[in-house]
Amino acid sequence: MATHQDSDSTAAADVSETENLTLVQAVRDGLATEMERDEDVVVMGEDVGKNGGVFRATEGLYDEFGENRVIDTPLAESGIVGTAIGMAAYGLRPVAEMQFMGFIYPAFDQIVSHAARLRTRSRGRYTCPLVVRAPYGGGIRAPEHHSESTEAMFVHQPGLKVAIPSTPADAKGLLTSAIRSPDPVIFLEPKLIYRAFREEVPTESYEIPLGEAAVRREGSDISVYTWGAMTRPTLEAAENLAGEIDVEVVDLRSLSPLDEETIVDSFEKTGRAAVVHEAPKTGGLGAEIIATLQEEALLYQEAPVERITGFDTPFPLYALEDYYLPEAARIEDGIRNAVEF
Ligand SMILES: Cc1ncc(C[n+]2csc(CCOP(=O)(O)OP(=O)(O)O)c2C)c(N)n1
Repeated sequence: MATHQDSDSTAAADVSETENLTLVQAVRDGLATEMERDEDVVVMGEDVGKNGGVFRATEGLYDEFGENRVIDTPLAESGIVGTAIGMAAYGLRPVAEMQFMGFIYPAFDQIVSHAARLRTRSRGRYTCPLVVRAPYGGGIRAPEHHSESTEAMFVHQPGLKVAIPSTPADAKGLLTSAIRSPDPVIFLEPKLIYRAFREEVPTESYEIPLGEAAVRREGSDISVYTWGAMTRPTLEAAENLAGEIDVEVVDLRSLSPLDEETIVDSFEKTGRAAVVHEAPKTGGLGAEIIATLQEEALLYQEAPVERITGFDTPFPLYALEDYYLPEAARIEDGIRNAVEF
């Protein structure tokens, strides 16, 4: 039986070739690059094969790698992840697609009760190098459970890693790290920005390590922590406030493990903070970030930390979606509150 070693971290040092890709194209590129490099990587899910996936994230992979490595499954998320866990334990590196994060719940038991615990349950004899990919978040006028952001549920489960890219280049690099991780990773793709913009993405294979946040904009007055699709309106708010308030924007990229060092370093510089997330406020990851600041940097704090979030309601239908999701104006108000305290 194959056992998994820790991932080799062969990040490409001098990358010269790039391609101008959207985020979803970068996900596809990340899958293809790893499948070429490692024949243990297999992709599975509803309509990922012949059809190329509901968002086209696996387009062409079936023709390139064949039906044994790009597997169309029944509509049964628990079965998809349960099968993938077995495949991972026995030496493969499955990447399972959930069509929408709202359909991950039938697989929640498999993820939490089995994937997350395999290493500790077997005292390290088995690991579970599984990636579960899911498009998530609002903003595309999708119905009900197609739009929510329940990342905090997975962050709360020890044994899982959770990554969320906000740019095409990050999507490829984080996905590569996720596939090479010896432990399960929930990889959440903000579908609002699947095709919102393009970026030069290295054609070679490269890793962006899980657990490293990115400071997207430097500033000295306030630290704003965000991730995924909220990174763009947060940067927009920061630009709108420039000249009045000097805003630092930290894109977490990895929600578990959290890059506490970057989070705290930024706060020690600014003394004020806001968190922006799509998910409801109560029990959201913003609360964890604030707790971290209290524990690690209380004496630097000059004002209450603002939470600019979705509301504590089920995700609304189309007409109210724009009110539910934080946008630049609401983020600016929150930042002002924290700075004017
Ligand atoms: C639990 C769950 N997972 C995924 C989906 C997304 N989904 C909506 S329709 C569909 C395809 C259904 O195909 P089929 O059962 O063959 O019915 P058809 O619509 O083709 O008649 C999928 C996967 C869903 N609605 N519910």
